[in-house]
Amino acid sequence: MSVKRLLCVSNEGNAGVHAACGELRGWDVCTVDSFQAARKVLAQQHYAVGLLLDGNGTLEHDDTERFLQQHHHIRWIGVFGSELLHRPQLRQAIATHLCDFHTRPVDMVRLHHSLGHAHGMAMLTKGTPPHKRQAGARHIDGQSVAIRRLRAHIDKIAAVDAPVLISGESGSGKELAAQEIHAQSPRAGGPFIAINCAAIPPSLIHSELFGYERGAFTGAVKEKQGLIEAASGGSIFLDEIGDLPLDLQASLLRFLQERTIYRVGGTRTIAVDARVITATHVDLPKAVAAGRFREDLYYRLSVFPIRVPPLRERKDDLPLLTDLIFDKYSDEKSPQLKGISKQAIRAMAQHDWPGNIRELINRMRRAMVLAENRLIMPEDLELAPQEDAIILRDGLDNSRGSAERTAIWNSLAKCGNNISQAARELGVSRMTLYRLMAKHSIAP
Ligand SMILES: Nc1ncnc2c1ncn2[C@@H]1O[C@H](COP(=O)(O)OP(=O)(O)OP(=O)(O)O)[C@@H](O)[C@H]1O
Repeated sequence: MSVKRLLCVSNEGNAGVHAACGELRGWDVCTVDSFQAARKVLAQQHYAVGLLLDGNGTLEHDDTERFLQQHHHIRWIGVFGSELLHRPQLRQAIATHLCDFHTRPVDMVRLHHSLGHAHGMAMLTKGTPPHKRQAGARHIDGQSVAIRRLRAHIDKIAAVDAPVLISGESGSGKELAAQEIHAQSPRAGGPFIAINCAAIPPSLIHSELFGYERGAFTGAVKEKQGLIEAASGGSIFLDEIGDLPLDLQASLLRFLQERTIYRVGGTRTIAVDARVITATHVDLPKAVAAGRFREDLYYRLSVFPIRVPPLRERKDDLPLLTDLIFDKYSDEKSPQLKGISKQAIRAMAQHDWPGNIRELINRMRRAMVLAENRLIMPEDLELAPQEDAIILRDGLDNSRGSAERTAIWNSLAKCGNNISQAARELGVSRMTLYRLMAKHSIAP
């Protein structure tokens, strides 16, 4: 029989759990006294059932809501002081996130019953193919309308074995969406192979994708399987598909039509059963109109088009995402750092995030290492404090300086600190950019 494990988040510690719920026989209980501690435990271990215990109303509402949203896969049971149930926010959180709740004094028989019921329901859904996750697969986090819609879309198309074309800006999560489609699909047990078509030199991409036979070219001393063949039984993810050379577009089209490939230098056809998922950050219909992308291939690939929204269209997710990043990289942070300031959250909400989630991760990681206070401030994230505040406080000259500094920070972040690229984007020479960076004390 499998051990029934229970994560108990209690602001009254172990003794409080014992006083309220008795022995909880038959459960292997891990008790933590804060959401931060719970996040650490959950980063290491999976729990199907959780108990949330708040006898005195000290669980701050925003944090409770955020934590429950973030861990919505767990079946939560609540135990609260009956007087707390008058609070509309708590009632709302219970209705939205909990499977069941109890008031004190707890009826032990009913508590055991609801915990057992939650566990039983969790076991029923565990291991059914649509929800089975590939080891190491990650989640698309977020609760904004845009992300919920994306997840619902993914759930539907994952079950259908047809090509998917994912569009979206750089760093918005296209590869993550592809992984999620694979992980939710009946192919989840097979390989997921990702390849960036823009990163492989055109001279190598044919043999990388399709493999080669012995003697196909000088140096081909042994036959080699290509990536499409290696994805058989699973999915192949072709990122930056717009950069695939035209001759290879023809080979890919043949594969999509006939489900067979030829290796380079080969004459025999090889049957391959792989689902093709592609992504692009360029406008493929425009590339088709310009003659850079085959129209017939475009229609084959875009049976199910998906758009991953840029971060600026789902800013509601910023608090949740920053919390997740804070937890994920907390081992790297400076010891005195405890969290993110309200000013930083406001500055993030104002920023447009041209580099999307990747930019958010980079800014947060840098800030977590370099911040010198207890809370991350806008300047640690290399973001300007709210513009209105600057103008009112600092007058025009300083506001100009501040805007200049922000533009430089933003460009450098977007271009991965590549000075030449950032200078081009800002419309100044490299020398001018170096001078401005020195003026604003921005390290290269
Ligand atoms: N919703 C999300 N929740 C958590 N992490 C995310 C989310 N979306 C993206 N990420 C993270 O952001 C980073 C960039 O995502 P990803 O590589 O999927 O973007 P992309 O659109 O494929 O980028 P590119 O176009 O540059 O290839 C990754 O570290 C990914 O794990």
